[in-house]
Amino acid sequence: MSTAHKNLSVYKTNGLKDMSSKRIAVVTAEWNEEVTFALRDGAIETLLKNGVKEENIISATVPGSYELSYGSQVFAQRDDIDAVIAIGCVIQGETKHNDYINNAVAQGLTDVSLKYNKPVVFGVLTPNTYQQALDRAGGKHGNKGDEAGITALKMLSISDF
Ligand SMILES: Nc1c(NC[C@H](O)[C@H](O)[C@H](O)CO)[nH]c(=O)[nH]c1=O
Ligand SMILES: CC(=O)[C@@H](O)COP(=O)(O)O
Repeated sequence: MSTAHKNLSVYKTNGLKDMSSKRIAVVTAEWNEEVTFALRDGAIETLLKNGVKEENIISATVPGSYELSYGSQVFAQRDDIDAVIAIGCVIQGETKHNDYINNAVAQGLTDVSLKYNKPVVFGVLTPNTYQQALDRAGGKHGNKGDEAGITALKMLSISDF
């Protein structure tokens, strides 16, 4: 189902465990910051709404989405971090650069998650246009950051991570 037929900010919370002790890092790319900071804010708001304490949310930035893999690893390797949310927006340009970034960050985040055995959420938009990005950062399709936030909590609820 494409995002056009699903609001990214509508989610179910049944089955969520107590999140009051969970510590979550949110790593945000600065490229397209009007979009990524809106995604970040949506993710953090969703964490707070669902029981994560403000003092247990660690927020950091990296220059671009390509750096999200390393930026996420910096936190994933820490014993006091239970999950990482990676936030970015890679907009298609004239060349294939966006494809290389998207592929690298998708694989990189997966590698970090499996290496450190904890959720690392792919909260990266890969739109064709800036408008598509805005539509998914609090626009008509909701906020991808909300989806990333609840995804982290659902992953922490499926077993005793
Ligand atoms: N064009 C976009 C980039 N490009 C920058 C890369 O992510 C990276 O920082 C650079 O290649 C140096 O390693 N990043 C985005 O997040 N979004 C873009 O649209
Ligand atoms: C995804 C990007 O890095 C993008 O801004 C590059 O644009 P272009 O492919 O036109 O150089």
